[in-house]
Amino acid sequence: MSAPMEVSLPNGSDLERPVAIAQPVAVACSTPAPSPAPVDDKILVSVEVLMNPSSIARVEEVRKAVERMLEKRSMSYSDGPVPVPVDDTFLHENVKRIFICDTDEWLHKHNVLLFWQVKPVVHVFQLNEDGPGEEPSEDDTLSSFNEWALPAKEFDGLWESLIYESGLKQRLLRYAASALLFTERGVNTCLVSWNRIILLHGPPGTGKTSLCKALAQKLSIRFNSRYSMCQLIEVNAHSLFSKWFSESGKLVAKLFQKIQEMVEEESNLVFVLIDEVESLAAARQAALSGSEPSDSIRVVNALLTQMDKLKSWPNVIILTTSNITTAIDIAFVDRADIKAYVGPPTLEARYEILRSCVHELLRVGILILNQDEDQFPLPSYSSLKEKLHLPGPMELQGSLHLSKLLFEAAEVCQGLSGRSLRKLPFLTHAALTNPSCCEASAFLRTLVQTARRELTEACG
Ligand SMILES: Nc1ncnc2c1ncn2[C@@H]1O[C@H](COP(=O)(O)OP(=O)(O)OP(=O)(O)O)[C@@H](O)[C@H]1O
Repeated sequence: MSAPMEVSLPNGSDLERPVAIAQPVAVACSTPAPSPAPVDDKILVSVEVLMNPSSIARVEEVRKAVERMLEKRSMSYSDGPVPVPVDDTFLHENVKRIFICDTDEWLHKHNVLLFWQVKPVVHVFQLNEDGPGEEPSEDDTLSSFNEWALPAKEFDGLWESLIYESGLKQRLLRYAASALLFTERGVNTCLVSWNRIILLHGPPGTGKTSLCKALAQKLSIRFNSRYSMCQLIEVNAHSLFSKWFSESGKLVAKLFQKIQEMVEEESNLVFVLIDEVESLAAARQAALSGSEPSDSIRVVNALLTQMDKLKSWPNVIILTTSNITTAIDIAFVDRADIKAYVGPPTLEARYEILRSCVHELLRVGILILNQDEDQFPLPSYSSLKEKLHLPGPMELQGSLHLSKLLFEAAEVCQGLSGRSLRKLPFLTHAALTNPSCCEASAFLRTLVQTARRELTEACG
């Protein structure tokens, strides 16, 4: 089992009440609504609508068309795609994907979410395809920061691909959304205090950096009616301080001048991501102990002061990650409201990560199914557990053999990070004797062996 994720925040129950802004699904009620509820009591469910890259339709029109389409359908709600109706020419021409989000927490508790219980909150967006803007360092080796206009094509699907125990992603999303709402409403900070600083810490490869980027992407979609522009600046703290400090000084100045320009425009929402934030503390320590040139202390302090100042801007969210799980000696991180431990994947997460990998290899035809294997898609972890406990006929149990193999692989992979798990199918494929035509069951058996080998190598 992985270490539990803890968010060092007061229980979020107050934040779970449905509110009038575009929030992820509200999980206010402890029992399902017994009958059609009045509008105000409905569960707000986010529906993300991705427009075609070439579409020039007005967002408002697309939103209304999707709302009309959803009203006509008597469907139950669960996370996943909703087919774009072929008979609706307008939607067909302009919409690439409609996706229902964040119902899993509700469904975990209540099993079903019916259309009359739901008020869909439709977010229409288009992806930015420009790619990252880089600020190269003087010696052109490592860039000191990258910049993306959000929502960016690179991060499409990233949120969904990250698998944690139930609730982690939703809690992060809710806290960030609440912080933005408090700012938006002008809550007096003398009376209620909060920060827009998030620290994710935990072992390497557990998806912290990806989660920060995915969170920024999600928020840029959910808040696009308030903020017309969203940017993510990824500061490479390590590269800032692994060079001569005189250069670092210039880089820091340049970086913050850029960020300052962005935040001054109040319709901009700016995310500043600082990876390996502990390297700032280490740099300061080195400067103080005299092992770095004398002007270095000024550079480190300048950066920390600038970060501190940034906090006061209402339209900035600072996202930080660290592989160090003990306290980090940096003032602005100290004041982070959200300090979430991101641990190695649980058995369920491992199964789901590997399941998504196998699905992908089946989708592209690298893996094939046997004739008697009608298991595409493979069952989710929860439905597999249910099926295995059912006293069903032997054939049914037999038809589950693929998912049982997958389950076994997930068990063997205890101790591997999410990053290693996502690499495992590739390593497995490379280890196959006949990689050109691979049956899923043979692949999964090799996957178990490859996982064992990886674990042995990792343990040295
Ligand atoms: N829980 C997870 N679910 C799905 N994929 C995961 C998970 N954890 C890690 N990954 C995969 O590993 C990749 C690398 O993760 P990432 O670099 O964000 O981790 P990190 O914790 O920031 O690592 P580091 O501390 O070494 O920088 C992710 O892009 C993702 O593909």
